[in-house]
Amino acid sequence: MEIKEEGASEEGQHFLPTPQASDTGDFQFTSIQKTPNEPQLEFILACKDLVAPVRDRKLNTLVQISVIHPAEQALTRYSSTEIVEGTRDPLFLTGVTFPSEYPIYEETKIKLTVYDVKDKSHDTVRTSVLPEHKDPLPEVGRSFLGYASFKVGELLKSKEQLLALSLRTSDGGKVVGTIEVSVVKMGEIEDGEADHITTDVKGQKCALVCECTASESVNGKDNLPFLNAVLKNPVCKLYRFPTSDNKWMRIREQMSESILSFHIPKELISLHIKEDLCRNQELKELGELSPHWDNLRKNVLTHCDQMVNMYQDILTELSKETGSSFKSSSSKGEKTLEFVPVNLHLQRMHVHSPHLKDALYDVITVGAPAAHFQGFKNGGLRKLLHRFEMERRNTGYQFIYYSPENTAKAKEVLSNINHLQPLIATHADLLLNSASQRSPDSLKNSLKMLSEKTELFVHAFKDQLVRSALLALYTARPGGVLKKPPSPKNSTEDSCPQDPPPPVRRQDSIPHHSDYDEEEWDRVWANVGKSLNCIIAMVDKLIERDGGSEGAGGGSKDGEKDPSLVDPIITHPREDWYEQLYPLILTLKDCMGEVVNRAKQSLTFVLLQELAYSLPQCLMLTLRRDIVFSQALAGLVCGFIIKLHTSLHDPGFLQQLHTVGLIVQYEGLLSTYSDEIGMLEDMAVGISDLKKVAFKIIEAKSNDVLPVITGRREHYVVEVKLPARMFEALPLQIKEGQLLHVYPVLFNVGINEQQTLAERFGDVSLQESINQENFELLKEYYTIFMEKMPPDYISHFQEQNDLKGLLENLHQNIQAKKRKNVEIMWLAATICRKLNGIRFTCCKSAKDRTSMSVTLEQCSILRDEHQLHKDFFIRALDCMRREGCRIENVLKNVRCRKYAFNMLQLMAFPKYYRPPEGTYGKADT
Ligand SMILES: O=P(O)(O)O[C@H]1[C@H](O)[C@@H](O)[C@H](O)[C@H](O)[C@@H]1OP(=O)(O)O
Repeated sequence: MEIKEEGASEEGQHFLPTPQASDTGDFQFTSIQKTPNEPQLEFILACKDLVAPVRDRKLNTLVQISVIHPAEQALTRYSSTEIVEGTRDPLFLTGVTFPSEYPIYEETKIKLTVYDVKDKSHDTVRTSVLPEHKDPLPEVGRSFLGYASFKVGELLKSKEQLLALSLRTSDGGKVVGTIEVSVVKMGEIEDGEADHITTDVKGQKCALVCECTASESVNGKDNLPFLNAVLKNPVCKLYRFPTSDNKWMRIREQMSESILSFHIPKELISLHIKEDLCRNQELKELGELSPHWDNLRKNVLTHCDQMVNMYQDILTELSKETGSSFKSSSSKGEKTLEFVPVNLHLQRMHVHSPHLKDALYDVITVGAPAAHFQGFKNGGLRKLLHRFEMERRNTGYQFIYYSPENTAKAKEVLSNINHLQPLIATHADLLLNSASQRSPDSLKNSLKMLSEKTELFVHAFKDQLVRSALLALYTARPGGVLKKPPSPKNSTEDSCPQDPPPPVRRQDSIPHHSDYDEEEWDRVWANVGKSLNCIIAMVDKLIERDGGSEGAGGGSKDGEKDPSLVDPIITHPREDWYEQLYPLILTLKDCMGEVVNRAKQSLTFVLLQELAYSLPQCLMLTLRRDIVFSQALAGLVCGFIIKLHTSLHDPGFLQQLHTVGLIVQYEGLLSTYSDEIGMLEDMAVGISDLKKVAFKIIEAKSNDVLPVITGRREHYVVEVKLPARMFEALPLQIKEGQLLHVYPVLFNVGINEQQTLAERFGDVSLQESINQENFELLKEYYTIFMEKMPPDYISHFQEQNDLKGLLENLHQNIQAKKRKNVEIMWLAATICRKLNGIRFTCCKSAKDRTSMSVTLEQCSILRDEHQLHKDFFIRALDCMRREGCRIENVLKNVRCRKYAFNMLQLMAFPKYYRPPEGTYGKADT
């Protein structure tokens, strides 16, 4: 077949999804034998005796790899190697990998084209996106040297799976050197039975060793199909780097999107709609109010209804995006995609090095959670919320001030009531059912459940807030006159002087009323407990009279019984159990109904106060916080699921998960200048809000493995599903549904030219306080970790890791207030990895600065943990930045293979954060 380059499609690995990939029409092709979920084919390249077009010219070469699918004639550019400078015998560190889902067959033809790069800074045009059906642009900055091609089957069947092919000029005539293609056979060759190709890398002899111990699963390969349900469109790259003892290590880089990018926001918006509809209904059911409050309520309802409509519209729009798994950086300002995180990816590095265990390093990369559509003119959440609270505290007369804690408490109690009331009613009916069957055991069990839930219910109202809210509502009813304007008064825990308060310390302004009978509530509330006691006493009696010797187990704790309710028990021996219990259950339900009614109304009145003050502003802040939280949550759930799947076989991890919880560390690269200040302020709140999230692992009952979220704004539970086989292997505590907590921490270090301006002329205090606050949180986590993990685990852990030293070092670096102190990020990330945590890296778009940072982190890990040869550190970094997953990330975001930096900007960057020449430049982002 003649090789013809037809409108060279975009270089990159955005191959067809599996169903299409195997659709080869009428043709029958030979599949490559493969290990499930392993790449189908991986090879590495080296050239020998290349002939320079001009005598004595030093060659700087790269190989471009293209694929010709057997059913087509067209050539698809697939990937490139890095540029190897100054040699006629280049040995390339960037290899080629075809992941399991790629449509490749023995008949597939691979074309290798060797170029001589004369000007690296111009060597990027080749990969800019071309309009469809247009000829490729001329190759600027490079010249063609020669090409060779082979069929995949030929390579696989060749002796030692190695081909040495002649490189020819475009007319197929002159031989200009040789190219060696060698299959990477990691995991197949037994230890010692190494396949050695001796070659010269910058004067060093390296043995291409494919020796490895049995390919031990580091990623729990069995879990992969399940993980693949949430990860999409993987991009895979392969490298080989020399170790300090001159052996090769193999590095696989993988980057995948996640459908959780859209799934989580949709789940969350549905929850918000439910929560807000319920609150609006409760506001409507608040009963009669005096004209002032009634007008306020009407106003609030109008706005809140509009808000719900808006959330519904956003949900409708998002629901149209079925199957989407990626929001590009260029869409970050789109209104309908506001809740969706920007450029969310799993960035994974799989290291296979001689003598060491295989290792996986995951970082979730995502744009800083921020409300781009709303803008940053007035700052971000951290500032806006603070300002809002201050103003609310210091104004008001028209409304009553409740602290954010009390408002949150009101929401919590309301949610508990809504949850417990129907539950108690169900248990009460079950008790009656047991009574009608006259079954003592079942009666005891039902009573136990009823008692437990009722106790929880009674407990929920213990708070002083309900009391003060009842009084406030009383005064807001028609005729309930406020004798004086609401004066600052505390709830139980907020005690502060009455008259006059310092402006910023104004506490809850809860009114008093002399005619109000405060004890009435106590009576109503206590009646629930009393009626439960009557039921317990009755059950005891019934069982006793039936001949049972034991009590009913749920007996009254304090022996207190309301005589008026208990008397009938004594006078009617051995009657029908149902008949005896029925009136008592009715009384319990009535008493409960009364409590619920009063408490709901009073607490809804508390919520009305928050909304009543500066209405549109309050709703806009809620919206902004919801947007930022949604982006942060999507990333967190993605990170949690990946961490869970990759660590399922690690008992230490599972124990840590349910006894301590997980640290989630965010590296921020935002500058504290201009708009990015607002982004950082949004991000700081969004990440801190993740504390409100707990995870629960449940058994998947169907093929639908997507996580489910329950809860409300102050508290969410994310249910993560695992197939029965995996679920069974979990510790009991997790299987029993114990909530698993996360501890989010954020460390930010601005690195770009804007940060230079902030440092010279602006203010870096935001970054400093975030780092200081989060250091305290990290330290707290470490303390809990040390306290809660078993002593033998801790002693082993301490032998391996000097966490104390690392924390101390981090602390000193934060205190040092050095400019662009990137050591902070490295230390925080190292601590997170050692603590088995979830790693995140974020900048505005998670595209350029993030790419520099994750590639640096990967190479630093290779150096520190896998003995990467020190002379190859920069080369490895350049390979990853030039041809690795992250340049593909840039491409998929802005349709241009260039990091959006210019020379001037890069001069301000810390040294190791600068990409190689030719990979950056002006890109229209
Ligand atoms: O991925 P980022 O680093 O946030 O991308 C920045 C880039 O750092 C900067 O140099 C460039 O001028 C753009 O502002 C990039 O952000 P975009 O969101 O425009 O891609």
